[in-house]
Amino acid sequence: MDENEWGYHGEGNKSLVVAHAQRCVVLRFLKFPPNRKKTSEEIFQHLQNIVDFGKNVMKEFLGENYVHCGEVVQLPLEFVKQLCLKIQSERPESRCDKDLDTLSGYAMCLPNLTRLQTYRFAEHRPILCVEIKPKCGFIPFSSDVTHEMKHKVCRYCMHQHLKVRANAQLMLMLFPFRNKQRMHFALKSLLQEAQNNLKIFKNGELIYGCKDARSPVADWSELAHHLKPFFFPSNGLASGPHCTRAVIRELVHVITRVLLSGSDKGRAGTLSPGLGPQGPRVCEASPFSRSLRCQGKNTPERSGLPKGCLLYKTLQVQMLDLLDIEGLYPLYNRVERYLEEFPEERKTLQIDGPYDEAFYQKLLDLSTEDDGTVAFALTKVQQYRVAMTAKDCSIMIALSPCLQDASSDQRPVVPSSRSRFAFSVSVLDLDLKPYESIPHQYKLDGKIVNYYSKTVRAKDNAVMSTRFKESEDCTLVLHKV
Ligand SMILES: O=P(O)(O)O[C@@H]1[C@@H](OP(=O)(O)O)[C@H](OP(=O)(O)O)[C@H](O)[C@H](OP(=O)(O)O)[C@H]1OP(=O)(O)O
Ligand SMILES: Nc1ncnc2c1ncn2[C@@H]1O[C@H](COP(=O)(O)OP(=O)(O)OP(=O)(O)O)[C@@H](O)[C@H]1O
Repeated sequence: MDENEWGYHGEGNKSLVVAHAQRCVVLRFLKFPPNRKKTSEEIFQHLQNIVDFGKNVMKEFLGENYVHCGEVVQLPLEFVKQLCLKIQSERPESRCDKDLDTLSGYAMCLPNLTRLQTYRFAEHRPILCVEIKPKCGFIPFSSDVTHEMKHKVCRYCMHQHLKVRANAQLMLMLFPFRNKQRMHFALKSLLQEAQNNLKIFKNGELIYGCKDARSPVADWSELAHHLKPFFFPSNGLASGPHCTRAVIRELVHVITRVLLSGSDKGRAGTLSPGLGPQGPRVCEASPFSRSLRCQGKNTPERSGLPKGCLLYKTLQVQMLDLLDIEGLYPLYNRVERYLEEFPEERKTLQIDGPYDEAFYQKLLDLSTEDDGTVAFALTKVQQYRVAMTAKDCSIMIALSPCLQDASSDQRPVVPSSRSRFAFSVSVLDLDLKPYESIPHQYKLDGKIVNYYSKTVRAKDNAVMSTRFKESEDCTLVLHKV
């Protein structure tokens, strides 16, 4: 292992990824706050749980082709130490509150999903890859929700205000509900304010989107310059705003088509009948024109999303959150009380794994009739954790231009107006959310809604009343005296 063959690729809140310069693989390391070290065994088990969860649960729900579980590998400690030193200067400052685990020597080895899916072999054709973190695709429908606002405005929009982030565009609109224009609108908004919800890679290198969630977004004309050879390979489309718009439009159309494509079988179909019987499908904070919104109920079946597509399947898994955190929290407390009395049962209840076939089978029980048992509470808790995982995953779309009539090695092909692309779609960051995060989620939920209700709505009301006053003043002036 030579650290010089690996380069910094990216990181999130819990892991850091390095990519091999020639081969199509990445290493994904865990990160921890400086004072919270874990033993090597704990780290190995944590990583093995991630792999098992991907294999036994997410592959089943989302489909074989979309999920790449990778494997746990043991690396020479000296290599990891040198690698850590080598990449440190490339890490965004805002992510440096946590350190890469250099002590255990364990990491996950995965295919580099910014390349087309050929795993070990690097493609020599140019490759474009778009990574989207779609977040939650529905508004809670649970009768346990006590804050009326949660039925009107989606969590993502409300949370943006608490995080003081610029972009309150709707991720909900990525789930199109028979309306491709909503999807185009959402993708364009994402391209304007990428935050950490969108990244674009060219030949494996990040060219657009934030390395650092706090840094400003890049420039569209620069992006169009990178994309032009992909979308307008053989014509001399002039540069300038017209070209930029044309290129961005092509990109948005291709991504929409890819997101709506797919025939991968997954067992998520078994979830559908019980899920999402009610619920609004629009968020009132949406900047999207009201006239283009679609009325009706919010279910994966009625979403207009094709059943084989990854967004449909992701939405189904997200909807395992049947009760909302408000309905879930008392059930979590029931499990907690049981564990206080019988701590040795934690293993039998599979709170920390193993995430095996038995764990998966229990997730398929969608009944919401509470019989007062710990078993019922536990099933809902585990379903909630899985749903939260699906609400925080990312989708990678890799596109490689192919000749007009050439076959694409049996990969699916998407046309744009002047070219064609072989493509692959994958999901990443499918680490099961920890049981311990539930109390935090409960508190955070209350905080998000209260903050939004108090500040944003109050501000809106103030603006409305000022406008009202202004119009009253105006009326006064116009009156004949
Ligand atoms: O709570 P959210 O919706 O802000 O999601 C968190 C993400 O924020 P963002 O996507 O930027 O809004 C957050 O992403 P960033 O660190 O902001 O890139 C994490 O993914 C976090 O998950 P975890 O705690 O690392 O397991 C995510 O936390 P949970 O999914 O556990 O809530
Ligand atoms: N298999 C992969 N191939 C290519 N790039 C990857 C792969 N896995 C992760 N990445 C890149 O590394 C980034 C960080 O990875 P990941 O999302 O798994 O981190 P995380 O810490 O778990 O995220 P979060 O903050 O959401 O918890 C991703 O956004 C993606 O750009």
